[in-house]
This record gives sequence, structure tokens and C-alpha cells, in this order.
Amino acid sequence: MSEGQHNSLAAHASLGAGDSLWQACVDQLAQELPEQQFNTWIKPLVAQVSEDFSRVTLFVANRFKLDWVRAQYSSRISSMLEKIYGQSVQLELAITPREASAKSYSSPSSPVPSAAAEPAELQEDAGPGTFKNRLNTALTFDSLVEGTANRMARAAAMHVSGTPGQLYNPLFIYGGVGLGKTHLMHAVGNKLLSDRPAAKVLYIHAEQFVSDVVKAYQRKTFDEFKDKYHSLDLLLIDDVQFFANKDRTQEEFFNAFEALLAKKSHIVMTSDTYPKGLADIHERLISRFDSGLTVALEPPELEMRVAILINKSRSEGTEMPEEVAFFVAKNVRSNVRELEGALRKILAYSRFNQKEISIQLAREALRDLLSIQNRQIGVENIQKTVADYYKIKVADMYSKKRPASIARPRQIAMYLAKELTQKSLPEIGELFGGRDHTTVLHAVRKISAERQNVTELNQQLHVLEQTLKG
Ligand SMILES: Nc1ncnc2c1ncn2[C@@H]1O[C@H](COP(=O)(O)OP(=O)(O)OP(=O)(O)O)[C@@H](O)[C@H]1O
Repeated sequence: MSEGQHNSLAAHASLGAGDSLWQACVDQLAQELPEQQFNTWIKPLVAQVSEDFSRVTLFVANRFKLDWVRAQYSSRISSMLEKIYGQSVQLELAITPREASAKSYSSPSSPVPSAAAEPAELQEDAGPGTFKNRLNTALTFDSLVEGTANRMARAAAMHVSGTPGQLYNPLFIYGGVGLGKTHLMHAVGNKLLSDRPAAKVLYIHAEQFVSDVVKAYQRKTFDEFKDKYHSLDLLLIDDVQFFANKDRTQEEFFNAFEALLAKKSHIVMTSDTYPKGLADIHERLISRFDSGLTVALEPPELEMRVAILINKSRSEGTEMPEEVAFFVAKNVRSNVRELEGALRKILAYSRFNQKEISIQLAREALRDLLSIQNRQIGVENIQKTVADYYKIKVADMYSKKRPASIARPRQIAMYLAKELTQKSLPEIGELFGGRDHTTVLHAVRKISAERQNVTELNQQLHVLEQTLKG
């Protein structure tokens, strides 16, 4: 952090800069740690930052957690805080006193831990009348952006939440990391509960199911186990690939599965692969997984990524200009979690530096992320980016079509190809569907002249250049 940033942080101590310091650290950890670890150990921490930022106290719920956080994370958190603040920060850990929560600087993204965030090994058995559904109420259909990538899965999930126990039972959702499987599952549970508050719904990660089986086995409490699982109206079970090689668990899950289907309760499952792709899971389970509806979640397409960024930033109380969302969405493609990470970085960077969100700011905030990507700009990438920006097909870059809505973006792409690559005019012409070099020259001259006079075009070119340069 530069001295200027440091001063501005100090000057805003009374406005909750302690929050910002801790928030930036949380944001960074969210990037670096696996989600489960982050949700379990970091998210629930409540931080109190001294006025001069020299000391940060983290409150944890109990002694076990305190020891764990100290052993596993404290040195990492310390060095991260120092890096962010630019000076040494003393880190302390304490067990939450009853009156502390009202006084503490509680980070906005560090709510009281939800049941779903509790680590498997710390979950207490729910006693009579204390059934926990473990749903995260923030994960709803409303907060799930729809796009081509999730349309079918979303529609099926909506259907299940409206009329459980009928069609699509079980519903099996699969896809790569961070594509919204868990979100979709919670959305089903939340929707069903909002329609039928008395329904017995349980969200559970497959690992927790395994640990429940082990516990029931050790304590000889299989009756309780069955009472719990076989009486549900809706079972949401995440990441069933974790059942691999766990024979006893698979047997108990098979029993629960049969019992639930027999009483027309619904089962929704997620996995990182389609049922037949699951390794080391008994065939009779796999065939049951596949007996309802199996749907995939695909990586989000560009428009969906833009919409997610704009929505999420709005829900954080900040408007992200569309051109910035386009810049980020173009550069962060793999999954929604990564997109959220990029957004968190941008928001933290903007808060810290008290600057409006712009492409320049996003570029600075995402410097590390962008620098590991290959920055070699090719004509193909230019054609794709320009086509995306003007919402035309990439094929139109090479086609003979002449309407202005196509010809103009094509000329812009030619201009950018000349400006941003080492290619000669004939080479560029060749890559644009075998056009003559004079056509390319005409486009380059035309766009370059117009750019001087038309502010709107200049602005669009600026966005495209920034996006391509990353
Ligand atoms: N379409 C979407 N709209 C809004 N947010 C989304 C969408 N898809 C995913 N997310 C968000 O992205 C993050 C990752 O999603 P989620 O945890 O559901 O992914 P996952 O597929 O279960 O990943 P993993 O396999 O790693 O557990 C979550 O914060 C989720 O809310």
C-alpha cells in the first residue's frame, strides 16, 4: 500500500476503515482458500480493529475454533494484514464475549455463521425439536442470474420446488467448480419452505452425510439416523462424488433414497460429473441417480457474466458501469466464483482508494490475475471481442454481408487489428474472409479519422482496447 493510501485509510478511521482493512483481508482469503475452508473458518470471524490499526482482534465462538484458527490461519492472516496495511499489525484471537458483538467492527461479509457454514466435525446432533435445515437463505432463485448456461437446470429446479415429489425425482445437477450447483440447490429448499413452511427440508454436504453414518455406526444410533433422513420432504445433498469408496455410506444412502422416493419426497443431488462418470460408486446407486432428470450447469456465457457482475455489485450497494463489467467478464471466464472474487477485489480496491469504479481501476485491482493470462493479442481475439461488444456473430467478421450494423463493427475490428497486432494489411485482409488490403486500409483510415471527431466512437474503442490489453 502506498503512503497516500495509508493516509486515506487512517483519515477515515471514524468511517469504519477498520472494516475496510479486515474486509480486504477477508476478500483476499476468499481468493486463496478453498471455499469450504473459507466458509467454515474465515467467514464467521468477527474482527475488532484498534483505532490506529495496530491491533486486530478476531473473535471466535469457542476454544476449539480458536486453537484451529490460530494453528492453521493466524500467521497467514497476520502477514496479509501487514501487506494490506503496509505496517506491522498485531493479531490477537479471543473467544467471543457475550457483549462483544454489539461493539465489534463486524465485517459485512462475516455474518453470524449459518448452520450451512459449520464445519462437519463441529456439528452437534440436533436434539428433539431442534431440526436444522442448514439452508443459506441468501441463495435463492432471485439472486441466481439466469443465462443459457443454467437455463435448463434452473427451470427443472424451479419445477421441483413448486411441485416436489412428482416429476424429475431425483434431480441430479452436475457441473464444474463454482458454477452454481450449491446455489441452485439452496434455492430449491428456500422456495419450497417459503411456500410450505412446515416442510421438512435438509441441505447437507455429502461429507457430512458420511460423518453422520460414521457417528451412527460408532454410537449405534441408526434408528435416530433413519428418523432424521427417512422423514424428510426434501433432501438436498451436495457433491455426491464424495461417496466414492465409502461402502457403508453408500448402503445407507441407498436405503434413505428408496425410503424417500417411496413416500414421494424429493431428492436433489449435485456432483462434479454426470452419474455414469462417477467413480467407485455402486452401480445400483448410479442407476438410481440417473433415474429422474440429470442436468448440466455450463460455464456462464459472456452476457451472463456481465449480468452477474452488475447484479452482485448492486447487491453490495455499488453500481458497476456496463463497460467495466464487460472488461471484467471478458477477462475472467472460468466460473462464477472466480468472477465474484474479481468483483470483491475491485470493490475493496475502490473502497480503499476512494475511487470510482472504472476500467482503469479494475485493471489495477486485477493486476495479478490479468498478468498470468496470456496477453498476446491476436486477430481472432479482436474479432471475437468486437463481435461480442456489438452483439453480432463472429462469423460476420469474415462474411460478405454489408449492412451497416455488421460492416461497421468489422471495420472497427480491422482498425484494432492494425493498431494492436504486428500483422500487415494483406494479412489482416486474409483473416477477414480474404478481403483485399485496400479494404483494410480504407477501414483503418475511416475509423481512425472518425475517432478524432466522434466522442462516442472514441469511448467504445477505448473500452475495446482496454479489454483486449487486459
Ligand atoms: N447464476 C448465478 N447467479 C448469481 N450467482 C451465482 C450464479 N451461479 C453461481 N453463483 C455464485 O457463485 C458462487 C459459487 O457457486 P456455488 O457454490 O453454487 O458453485 P458450485 O457449483 O456448488 O461449486 P463447487 O462445486 O465448487 O461447490 C456462489 O457464491 C454462488 O452464489
